[in-house]
Amino acid sequence: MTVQDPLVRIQGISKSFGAAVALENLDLDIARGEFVTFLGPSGCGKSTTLRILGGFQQPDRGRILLDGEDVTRLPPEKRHVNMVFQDYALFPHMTVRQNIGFGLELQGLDRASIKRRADEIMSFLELQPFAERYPAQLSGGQRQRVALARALAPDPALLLLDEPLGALDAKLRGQVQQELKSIQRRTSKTFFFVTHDQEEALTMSDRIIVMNHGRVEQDGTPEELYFHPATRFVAEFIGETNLLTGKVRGVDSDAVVMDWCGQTLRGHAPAGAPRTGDAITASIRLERLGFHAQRPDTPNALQARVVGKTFLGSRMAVDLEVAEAEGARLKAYVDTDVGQSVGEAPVWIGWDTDSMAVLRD
Ligand SMILES: Nc1ncnc2c1ncn2[C@@H]1O[C@H](COP(=O)(O)OP(=O)(O)OP(=O)(O)O)[C@@H](O)[C@H]1O
Repeated sequence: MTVQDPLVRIQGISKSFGAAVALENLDLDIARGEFVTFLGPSGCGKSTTLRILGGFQQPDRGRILLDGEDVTRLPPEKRHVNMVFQDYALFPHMTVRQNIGFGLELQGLDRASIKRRADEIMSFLELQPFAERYPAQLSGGQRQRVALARALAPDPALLLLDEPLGALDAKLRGQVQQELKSIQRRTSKTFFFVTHDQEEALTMSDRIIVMNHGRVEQDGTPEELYFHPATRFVAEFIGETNLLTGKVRGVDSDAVVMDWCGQTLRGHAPAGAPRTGDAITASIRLERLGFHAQRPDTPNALQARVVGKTFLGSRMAVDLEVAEAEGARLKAYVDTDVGQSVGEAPVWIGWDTDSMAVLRD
């Protein structure tokens, strides 16, 4: 992704630990004020990138530019960067106010300035009622907010967040996600967030970088990654999907025409479109399959029988067997009333070209 006037430039960063390659030639620009999420499975290199950005680890090769300055060899305290850890790392023997003031003291600020800045940030994050409490006297969500306040107090250019919501239960997590996103918007700070939770990444980010084995698998907005995954890895890692394996029949200006189990389908073409005869895989999200009583006026339409239904509350998961195509199965999410109304008789399924992403693999 091209970024104008980036705050952070990661250039050709590689890092190995013995035989284990953590990062391989990583290039990435991050814009000012962007909420960027590094997403990927365990061991893909997320934390290594974060530690290199923070100055806690040195890369084997490459450099990091922050606001145009090469900071690769600078220690953490000399960078305009701060970090929020998963376990918050709050000092248990210090009050909320003292925890927040700690970084400011290290910066050498005088007492009056520390008090002013701590009050300002506590008021901003609605922490004043807890100012004199100790971490043990706070809920998980409140502790998280104190950790964030402490990291934001010295006004860093870049904030690194290492799975900061990992310790929260599911309900609180959703709430804190919204809160964190809103704080990021209001401060216009650049957030570099690391998670292995795809839902969290989709909810919060302006941009997601999907990592796999130390390399960037895809870089884009949440919508781009969800609806137009570039690879099978991204299609499967983010959300649920149907993967259709077939052959290219032809390529025109806006679509790849493919054969799947004797059906002709049209999908969104990836960069560097495949050639006629190539074996390919396409991804279609479950909720993008529409049900119709008659043949729909869509580029992709086929008849199918419902062979299974699962009630999920507001929607149903429906298993489909495509008529006249043995072994061709699809799964769809439909509104519960639609799911309940379909019976034994074949139904028409339709979707448009843009909903089906032809993958690069
Ligand atoms: N200090 C270290 N010593 C040896 N190997 C390491 C070290 N740190 C990371 N690695 C290895 O480098 C690779 C990337 O690790 P990293 O911690 O960056 O992954 P991650 O994506 O953050 O994973 P997780 O989600 O589990 O934290 C892994 O194979 C890991 O085992």
